[in-house]
Amino acid sequence: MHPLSIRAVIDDFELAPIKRAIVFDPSDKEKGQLITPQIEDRSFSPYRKFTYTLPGAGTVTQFVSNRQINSRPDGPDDIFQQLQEVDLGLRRYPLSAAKVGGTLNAQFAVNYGMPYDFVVDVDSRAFSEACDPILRVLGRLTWATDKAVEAEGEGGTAQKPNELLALGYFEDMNINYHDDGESTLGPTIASLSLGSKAVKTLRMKYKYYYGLTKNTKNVLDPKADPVLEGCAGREWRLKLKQELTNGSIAEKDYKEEWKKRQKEWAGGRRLGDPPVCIITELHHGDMVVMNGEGVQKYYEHAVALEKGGGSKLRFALTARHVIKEKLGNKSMGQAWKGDFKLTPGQTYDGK
Ligand SMILES: O=C(O)CCC(=O)C(=O)O
Repeated sequence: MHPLSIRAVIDDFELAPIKRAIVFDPSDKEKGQLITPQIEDRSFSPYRKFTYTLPGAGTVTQFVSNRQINSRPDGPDDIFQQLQEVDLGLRRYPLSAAKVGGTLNAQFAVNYGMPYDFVVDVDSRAFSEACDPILRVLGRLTWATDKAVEAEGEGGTAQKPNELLALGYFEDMNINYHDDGESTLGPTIASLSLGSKAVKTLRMKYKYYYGLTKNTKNVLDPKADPVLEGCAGREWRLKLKQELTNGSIAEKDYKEEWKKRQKEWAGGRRLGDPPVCIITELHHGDMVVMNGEGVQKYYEHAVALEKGGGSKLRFALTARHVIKEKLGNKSMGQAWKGDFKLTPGQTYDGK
């Protein structure tokens, strides 16, 4: 198979922009739940940086790329081409929790470095077996991870990625709502998009949005309900929780009040999906960093390619920090796969 050039999968207009427009109008009342990012053009120039803050949970930072960055030697255009010229080992894996045995994951996947079991049990290859473009991607994502964490300004240093999952998407493929909140993972997750444009959306999980379990039958334990900004009935929930905490009502009153609210909301039936709070286009060369344990615990994200055959090929390369000490016995034997040392040419300086 001949590799597709970047020009074959994205049009001239997409190749050209220096500053991409934000994809929604924040004054649009219909989209009132959308979070407006903080936009910064200088600090990481030539990248444009979008930061979305999810109060009580963390941040989502997007480093928006452009033609100047993408066309540099060994940059995103070259990596896109080179990833198609080597045998990356991409294949579709059976979903571990599939209703019908043998159902395959939608995307093609390969994992490098520390083992990472998500909805599919993907084999891991050592970084020592990885080709140069994969290690250059790791270099770029290590840069993005560091910069996004530093920007939070709490003096924290990022847990460096030691795992990289490559996903290949063809026309119309998508990845449904999920989180990357496996207990073996550190709090920072960085992805690089290559090739066709995709749209990423993020929303609060049902149980935290409504304060109810998914079948709407049970009320969350108040200690496990953070009553996040943007959740349904927030003021009422905060007040009730406060009354419980300061002892002005008993637990049974708390439950009673919730029962009434459950009835009022939906007569005990499942409510609608929580509204999307972040929507953003992922273009060729863009990097997105989700930072904070709460982003995975309280929110879920999905990524979809354009429908209708417009999208020909997209790679999403995601790097995480797998905590060696938290791996089970089965995986421990493979932990050495996470060791790597990038050469100066594989290390990224943000240009
Ligand atoms: O396709 C993407 O950009 C992200 C993929 C993703 O959500 C994941 O690897 O968990």
